[in-house]
Amino acid sequence: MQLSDKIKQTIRDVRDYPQPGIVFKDITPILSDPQLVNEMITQLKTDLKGLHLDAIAAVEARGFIFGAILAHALNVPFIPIRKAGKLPYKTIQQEYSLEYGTAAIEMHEDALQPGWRVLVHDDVLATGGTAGAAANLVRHAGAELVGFSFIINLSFLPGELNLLHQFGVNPQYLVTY
Ligand SMILES: O=P(O)(O)OC[C@H]1O[C@H](OP(=O)(O)OP(=O)(O)O)[C@H](O)[C@@H]1O
Ligand SMILES: Nc1ncnc2[nH]cnc12
Repeated sequence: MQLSDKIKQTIRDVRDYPQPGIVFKDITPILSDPQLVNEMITQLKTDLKGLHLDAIAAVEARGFIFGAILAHALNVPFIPIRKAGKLPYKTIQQEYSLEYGTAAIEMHEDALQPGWRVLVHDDVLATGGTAGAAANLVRHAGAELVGFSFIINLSFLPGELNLLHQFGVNPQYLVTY
């Protein structure tokens, strides 16, 4: 069976969470399957090989899971981007809207070195609001945004087009709905 089919078989749809009308893609069953996680990391490493990354920035909370495993696997720094108020040192901040609300995220002001080639990783690409805000933080820090990677793309929402238009970078993902 293809990896994308295995992933889709394992993801659980939760209707009307966190709001009526949203079909929530729950990745926790994937995390209970270490063999599948291994295969996904192997695939992501292959997909990202040509980017010559200096760091991976990922968004709290679900983006941390594969973002951290991937950064470790590629032997590059992991840069946490957190919801506002959670990081202890001086931060830069970006507000954004997502499929079900608005929020603000932050990154430590010294987390990235100017000129670093940085990938933004998250679990789900929906409207692209979260990943776009993370990409803005990367650019404000003087680093180069060279890619977006996701586990899931929700293609009935405009996230992929939004990111391509705003940043000139084609998002990569393992499965699409
Ligand atoms: O493309 P968008 O419309 O921005 O939506 C995608 C974002 O929504 C979810 O995060 P959420 O804010 O629910 O946080 P969590 O990871 O802490 O659950 C998901 O993990 C992405 O970060
Ligand atoms: N439908 C969805 N499922 C899981 N995470 C999401 N983030 C934004 N939309 C989502």
